[in-house]
Amino acid sequence: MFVLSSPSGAGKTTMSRRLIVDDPEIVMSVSVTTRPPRPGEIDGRDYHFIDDAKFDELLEAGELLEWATVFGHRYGTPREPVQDALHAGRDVLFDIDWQGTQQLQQTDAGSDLVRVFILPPGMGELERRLRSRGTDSDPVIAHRMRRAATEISHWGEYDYILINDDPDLCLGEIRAILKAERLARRRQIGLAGFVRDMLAKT
Ligand SMILES: Nc1nc2c(ncn2[C@@H]2O[C@H](COP(=O)(O)OP(=O)(O)O)[C@@H](O)[C@H]2O)c(=O)[nH]1
Ligand SMILES: Nc1ncnc2c1ncn2[C@@H]1O[C@H](COP(=O)(O)OP(=O)(O)O)[C@@H](O)[C@H]1O
Repeated sequence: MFVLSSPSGAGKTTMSRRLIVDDPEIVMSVSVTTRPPRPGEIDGRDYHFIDDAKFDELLEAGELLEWATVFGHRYGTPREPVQDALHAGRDVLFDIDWQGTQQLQQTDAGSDLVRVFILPPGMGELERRLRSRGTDSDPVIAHRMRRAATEISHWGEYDYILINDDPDLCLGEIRAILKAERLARRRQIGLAGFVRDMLAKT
């Protein structure tokens, strides 16, 4: 389970999209949200856009692996697609906030979590990016900027911290983390058998 968190506008959606395009081993967890779609967002790709009643229903049925209220809307991770992907031996990428990351840490698979926090190069640049995205009104941008310091204050709960200045560099760093974590001894299932067989043939 590979988590990317950041203050709004630091670039985690951009990084996630680029990462999954050319890495078939990792699948994106598509969250449900009660937030209305932004221009250009596609239902089922960016989010599953649902209303409050449907969110309550999913919560009561225990179908969310984690959930949180962010910027006045509720967001949650559907449990089943994540479990299916993990059982199939695939990695799962989550674009979720610090509250969701803490909840994933407490699940059975918590020890398998890799947590990456993306910082912007500066607060002025963060606001410029939110404006350049062109998807949010001035009050929404102001709200996200007010919340940014709270989000950033949770950086110490993450395993890796990246500064997203040059996007290509940042993506390269994310790929490097993923590669190294995949090579970790505890994740190389079947390695003991491979070594035993190899030595038996000598
Ligand atoms: N806990 C949790 N947070 C989520 C989930 N989906 C998205 N978020 C977070 O909600 C925040 C707002 O997301 P969004 O409205 O897409 O705005 P953006 O961060 O500016 O792209 C971001 O910090 C996301 O990482 C989820 O399923 N669970
Ligand atoms: N390294 C970067 N340099 C300049 N602009 C960037 C960079 N990374 C992302 N952006 C732009 O900043 C805006 C916010 O990025 P986005 O991925 O939507 O952030 P988040 O998902 O963290 O809210 C987008 O317009 C995106 O194209």
